[in-house]
Amino acid sequence: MRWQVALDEVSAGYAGRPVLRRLSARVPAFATTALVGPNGSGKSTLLGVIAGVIPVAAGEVAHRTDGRPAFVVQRSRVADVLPLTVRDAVAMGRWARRGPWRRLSRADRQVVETSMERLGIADLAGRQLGELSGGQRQRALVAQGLAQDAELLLLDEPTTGLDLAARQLITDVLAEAVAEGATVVQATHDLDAARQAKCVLLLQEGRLVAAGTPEAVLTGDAVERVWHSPRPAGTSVPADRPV
Ligand SMILES: Nc1ncnc2c1ncn2[C@@H]1O[C@H](COP(=O)(O)OP(=O)(O)OP(=O)(O)O)[C@@H](O)[C@H]1O
Repeated sequence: MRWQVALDEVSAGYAGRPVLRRLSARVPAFATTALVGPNGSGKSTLLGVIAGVIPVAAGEVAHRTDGRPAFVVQRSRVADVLPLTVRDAVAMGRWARRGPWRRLSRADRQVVETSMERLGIADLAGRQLGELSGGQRQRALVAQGLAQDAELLLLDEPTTGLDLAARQLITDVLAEAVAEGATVVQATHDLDAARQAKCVLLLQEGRLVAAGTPEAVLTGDAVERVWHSPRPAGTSVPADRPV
């Protein structure tokens, strides 16, 4: 299996708060990987480490390619007060490639329009981001990520809070991106979406407790163990086979 990102014994967190603990994993290239686990298990932190925005305290993160990843954050963390139209916000995805002071080319503008169309928000292009519903805003942020044309697309809960049709749309768009040669990593609480991924990394309390295919990782037993029965502090959890 070719990997896009290799993490070896990675520890990382925030000032005075270690989160990830000696985490080793491979993210397969040209496929979708789902990061799953309970609230606070470290999914967003792991995405931030892969994106390079959270430094590692120990261990190593290697990328197969040099390109900058596209990182789509949770909608609640985006400042809605910025006076940006949807088109402006999606165009920011092109600036990430070109630098903010360069004029966008005709080809860039075409990518922006296509990204909005793929997410079904072309009719919202002139609306202010802050005036949109949560689901519309979320689609705009995914369109911004898509517009970056990055080899590695990282998304933090891209389908949380969306209706069924919007969830399926985003799942389909991400599958298309993979078919076109991208590698996608998404943190998600949506186990149905995780079951459609090629690889699942299951986190609990900052540790990788299982990794592999959805069938191997998301067993009834594992779901029960990780989500429904908090284990006493200090108890070790057996790791399933590494990716
Ligand atoms: N900016 C921060 N500063 C300090 N601690 C943080 C920060 N962000 C997250 N944490 C802590 O790090 C731990 C892991 O959080 P993280 O957001 O990575 O988990 P998560 O699995 O993505 O959770 P959720 O499913 O709730 O989004 C939590 O204990 C959280 O309180």
